Amino acid sequence: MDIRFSQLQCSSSSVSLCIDEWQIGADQSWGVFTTEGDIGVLLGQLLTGQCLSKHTGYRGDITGCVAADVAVVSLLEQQALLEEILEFDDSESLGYTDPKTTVFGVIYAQCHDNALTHQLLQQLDLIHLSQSHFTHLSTGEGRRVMLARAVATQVPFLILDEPYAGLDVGHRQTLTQYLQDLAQTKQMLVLVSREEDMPDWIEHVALFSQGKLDSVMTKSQWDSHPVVHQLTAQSGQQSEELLALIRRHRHSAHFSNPVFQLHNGRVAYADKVIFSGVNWRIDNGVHWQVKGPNGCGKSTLLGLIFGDHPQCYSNDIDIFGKKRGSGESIWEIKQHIGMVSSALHMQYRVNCTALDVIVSGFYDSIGLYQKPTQQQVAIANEWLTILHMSHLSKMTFKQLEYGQQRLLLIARAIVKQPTLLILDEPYQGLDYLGRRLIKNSLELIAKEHLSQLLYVSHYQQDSLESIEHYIEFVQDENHQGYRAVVSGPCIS
Ligand SMILES: Nc1ncnc2c1ncn2[C@@H]1O[C@H](COP(=O)(O)OP(=O)(O)OP(=O)(O)O)[C@@H](O)[C@H]1O
Repeated sequence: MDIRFSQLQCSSSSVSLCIDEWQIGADQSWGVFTTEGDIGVLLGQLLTGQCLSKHTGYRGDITGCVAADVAVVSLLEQQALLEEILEFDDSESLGYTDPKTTVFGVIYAQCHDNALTHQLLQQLDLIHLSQSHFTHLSTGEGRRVMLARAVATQVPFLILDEPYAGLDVGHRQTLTQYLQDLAQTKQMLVLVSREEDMPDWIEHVALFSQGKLDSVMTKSQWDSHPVVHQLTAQSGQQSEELLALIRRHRHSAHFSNPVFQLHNGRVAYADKVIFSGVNWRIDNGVHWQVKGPNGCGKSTLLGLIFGDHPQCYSNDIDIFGKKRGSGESIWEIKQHIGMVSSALHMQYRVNCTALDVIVSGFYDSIGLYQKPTQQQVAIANEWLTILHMSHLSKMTFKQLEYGQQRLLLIARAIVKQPTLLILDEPYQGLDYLGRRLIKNSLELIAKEHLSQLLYVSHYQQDSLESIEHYIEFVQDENHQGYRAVVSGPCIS
């Protein structure tokens, strides 16, 4: 397709897109870097012809695009598919897995071709998961299925919005090679907000800022472009403002050691062992990073702490001075924990306003069901100001783009200054500036011990200086699952 945008202006309720002139030549694939603003969804809706129905429409021209020949892979699409399956699926209650909801079924539904489905399962390292229920997948596993599903449609043009988000190092490397091969037969727009995610094989780069096409360039021009250095400086000040807000409303409970302890932890589903023999003790003031490949059980382990994993009662756990299952209420535990994760993002399906999402952090609720105090509302409004989201305060959560939703959920987790702050891949869906802001802020929170961090990220670049303790899952030759290795100062 030879697509031309001319004098294009388009907006949804929360973001806008503006392109004076842009030509995506026939057979060209482009890298798209966005510094600020979530343009992937609008771009996808424009090119798949959904913009006229979902939004007020657009002004200007787009020529050369055949909407039916375009498929989109994005976090929002993944969330929509999960919701769709959860809504119509009775598998859990009927005690069997509906074939349409397995990894195989989800991909096969797009092509009705056994050979192609098997090929995609192979290429994207999904064979071992082919009979798994789509809603049970880990974040990285789900991302790979979404890509396989889009390729299975066999359309010639793909929009890949943050295709590397949630993938571990190994899968990011294989994906780069896979996309390079795919580019021989398909056109692609690969949208990234991390400079390191821009694939080397890309020849053309479009740079967007605040929804506007700023410039187009070759990949080698991009490699020496100063934008990333400029942005680094910009995000520093915002983080200081955020920290000042947190310091002003600081309050935290103190617990004696250990804050959390897991003895011989084990999680298994039917005959599939995820991990076993895990011993982990968290003492006051120590920040931890949880490491390991996609599917090793990082989120599962954090779910045992947070208390929303069904197997937390079959494990031997001490938390905040109580033995789990000793009659403590889940809310007693949760009031000391702030949580950000893809699972929580998925669960946050209520239609409350942006402001209420932040306030709901004071009550650990999904949605807001109590009348907040004036002080709580004032603090939440300060958060919105620092996040540059004040103008969106009355928008409902669902009206916002994925990255905006994610920023609110991060604010929701931090707002009550919890003892434990669990951040399970917190940056997913954030643009460059959003990610820098949150990372700088977490670094400062950790340094000043305003909360104790339990942190997961697959990117070396996301490492926080204040984290010196690691629990890493490694494959165990004796069991089928993983075991954990802990390391850090004073741990031998
Ligand atoms: N109900 C279930 N039945 C079977 N397997 C399950 C179920 N729930 C989760 N799993 C599997 O448990 C494994 C661990 O999932 P988890 O989300 O903890 O991984 P993770 O280490 O956080 O991965 P990622 O890096 O991709 O986020 C995955 O392979 C997932 O498919």
